[in-house]
Amino acid sequence: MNDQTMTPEERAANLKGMGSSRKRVEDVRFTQGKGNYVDDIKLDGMLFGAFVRSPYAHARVVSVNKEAALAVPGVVAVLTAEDLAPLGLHWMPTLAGDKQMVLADGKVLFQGQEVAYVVAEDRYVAADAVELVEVEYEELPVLTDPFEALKSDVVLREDLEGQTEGAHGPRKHHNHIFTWEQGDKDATEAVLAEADVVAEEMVYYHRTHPCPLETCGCVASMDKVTGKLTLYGTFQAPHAIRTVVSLISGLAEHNIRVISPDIGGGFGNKVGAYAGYVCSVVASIVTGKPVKWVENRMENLMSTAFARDYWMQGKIAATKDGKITGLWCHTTADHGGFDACADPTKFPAGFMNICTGSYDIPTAYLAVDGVYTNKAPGGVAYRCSFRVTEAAYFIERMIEVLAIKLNMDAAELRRINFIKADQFPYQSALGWEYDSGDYHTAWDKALKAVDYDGLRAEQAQRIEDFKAGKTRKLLGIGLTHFTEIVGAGPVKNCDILGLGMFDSCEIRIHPTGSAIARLGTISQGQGHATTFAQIIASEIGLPADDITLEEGDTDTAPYGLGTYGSRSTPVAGAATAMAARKIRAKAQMIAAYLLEVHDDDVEWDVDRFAVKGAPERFKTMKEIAFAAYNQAIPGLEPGLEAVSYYDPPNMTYPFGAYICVMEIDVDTGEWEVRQFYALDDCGTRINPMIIEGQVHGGVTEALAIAMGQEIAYDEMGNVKTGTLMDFFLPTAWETPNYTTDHTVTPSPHHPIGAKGVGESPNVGGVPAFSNAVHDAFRPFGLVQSHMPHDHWRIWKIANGLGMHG
Ligand code: PCD
Ligand SMILES: [Cu+]
Repeated sequence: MNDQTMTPEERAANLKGMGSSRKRVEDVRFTQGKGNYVDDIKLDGMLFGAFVRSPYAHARVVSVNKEAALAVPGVVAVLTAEDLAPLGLHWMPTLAGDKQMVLADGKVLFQGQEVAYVVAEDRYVAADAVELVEVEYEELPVLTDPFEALKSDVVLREDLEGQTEGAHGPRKHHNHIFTWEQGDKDATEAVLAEADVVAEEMVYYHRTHPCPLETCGCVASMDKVTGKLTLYGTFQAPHAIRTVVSLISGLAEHNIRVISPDIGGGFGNKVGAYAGYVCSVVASIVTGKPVKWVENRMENLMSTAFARDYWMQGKIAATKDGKITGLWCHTTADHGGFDACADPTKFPAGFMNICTGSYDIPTAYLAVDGVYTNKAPGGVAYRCSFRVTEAAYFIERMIEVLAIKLNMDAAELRRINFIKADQFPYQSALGWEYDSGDYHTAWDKALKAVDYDGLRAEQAQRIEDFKAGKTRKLLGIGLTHFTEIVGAGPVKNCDILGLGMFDSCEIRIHPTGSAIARLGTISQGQGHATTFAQIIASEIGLPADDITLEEGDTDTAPYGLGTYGSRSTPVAGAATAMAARKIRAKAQMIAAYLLEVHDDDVEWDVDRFAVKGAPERFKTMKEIAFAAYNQAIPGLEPGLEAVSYYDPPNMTYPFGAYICVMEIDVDTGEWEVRQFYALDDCGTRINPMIIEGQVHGGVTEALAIAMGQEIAYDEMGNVKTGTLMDFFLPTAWETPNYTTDHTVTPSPHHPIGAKGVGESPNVGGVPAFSNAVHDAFRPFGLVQSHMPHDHWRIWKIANGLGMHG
């Protein structure tokens, strides 16, 4: 068959464009061990850097003695804060408007904090020398509880002493960072005072960590001859890193080239800047040699960005029939020793104000207090946009708690409070405009798919049997309907360090009709090389297989804010479609010229422009591409390329309905997920297979978080979960089977109607698992208990309810 005889549908299928489950093109490399990660980069004369870290969570650093370390053959340098101070690099700005020590300056504030940086000829020598650096500490009282920290006389941040204004307004106490308020406090309190029913609960979302398979690292290479610094690293935002490095080092931005090579998972962990980057750059400038720094697993878990640690006190008000009238939330946010949260500047608690969820709640109020403690800094998304999983967990727990209070079925309570399809665009009480949604359709589809009524009947029977002594296993049905907010973001209200959160795509069509596209984002496993080529294929009619995609090199890619917060599809995906449309507009003029008709007399048909009313007269995109390079077309420049910088008018609001069916053994606390159903609506679907993979990965991380994963500290501030022996990372053994499903409610403002999906499964998954545990014990009186629901904690619930005899 050729172009003449194929139907439009056949021609479209050939393109492998949007909607096609095209196989991931990047996997050919990865499955053959041909990936190129930071640790694969080996440069001539490369040195290695390693950190001396504090064993104490809070201590004064009395002295650092480098002598023994420097005497080890192969050790090139040992850097301390004193060495960095003359360069002004012993502290660095954080993404949240705070500053953070690069190397301990007088004291340490968390276990694992960087104290000195050893540079040596190889990694082993560096590790040996780390052991020989003698640091004298004087222990200080440790604060690991944010509520205690707000009452304590102990001043954690002596550098801020007496400073009553922070980056986000007044500070109430020397360990207080900010208060962030949204919504109407007085109106909400009035609604609570008059309500038929008010449910109140403390919902804790524990501290955890993204723990990507590849830890964080970089290679800094300063070429003293050209004056050019090349910085390879595991960066989720390479351009932002380039700008930050330029601003803090004083090197001109055009002399810095940042390259994110292949990344082995990011999950938010690789958004911010770490001491290792600064020290490696300094060491390379000082020694004139490339310097590599790669964390080990313990360092990654102990010192790089944590996630969550939100104590959310909630009150939810409703009428007797279950119509929600108001929501109140006060959150105490444990930020650790420095405020290094990765959120857009104006949102110190991220998009936590999406906590009214999928429900039409007329009145609401949210306040968040950020607090310093002796824990590692961070506060990254870990697969949930900015504090969206916290918000979704909060509201989905509050709904369950309210259902208990009303003695109502939790599925029905949700249904009567959903925002209705005809209410979109919907203005929420806490300030967001939800772009589109159809929650009732998704919910009914989900309940039907799992036979919800049948499950409840089975559960009722199980309770009978349990009471009759016939079984020791309970059945829990965990429900969740979540609304995400992704795609930061409109430049008017979203920036990071003053950089507006637009994104970009540049497409260059080659004469023979193939192309290269470059984006300001960076894949960490999401499959951008596969999916973004699909958008271009559908927009301009060239096969996806003929389109190369490149990200992560700031010397070639257009400026963009990177990949996190599921923003690539909503923002860079939109830029991709817009750039492609610019190309198509020029192609239309070329086609009209070639076909000797007016521009308006040709129309687009899958992969070609055809003369209106005469479809047999056409020019394919391939022909047009060639013409762009070999014909002198009056009034048109040669070539065929375009760039788009896209500032989205709004965020996108993906949503979903998740249901988890869990069996729980009351005697051992063991759990087993019998069924997990995930319905996602991410608007127009680019690649259904990749979406399914994203959902599998995200729900597995949700399972980890809800059922065991935790960064736990003892009272001394020691990290108790610094290895994968203690930090739960699910394997194929623990991971259940998932059933995925979807509805499609396109985003009205996105050029192709797509919303993000990468984070949704974590946002929806965590409450689904947790609600399943709670639901199993609901008939026996459980209202609220804290995650992670490991076997021990579940056993304790059963024990506390008197179920052990
Ligand atoms: N509608 C639609 C949407 C989407 N998609 C697809 O899917 C994916 C995803 O997307 P999104 O949602 O847009 O996202 P992004 O931006 O791209 O990414 C990001 C995300 O992503 C996720 N996923 C993943 N995967 C992998 N493999 N790895 C990784 O690392 C990761 N990470 C995670 C996270 S965490 Mo953050 O950072 O926390 O904030 S955020 C995040 C891509 O490929 C795309 O294209 C499709 O197809 N369709
Ligand atoms: Cu988050």
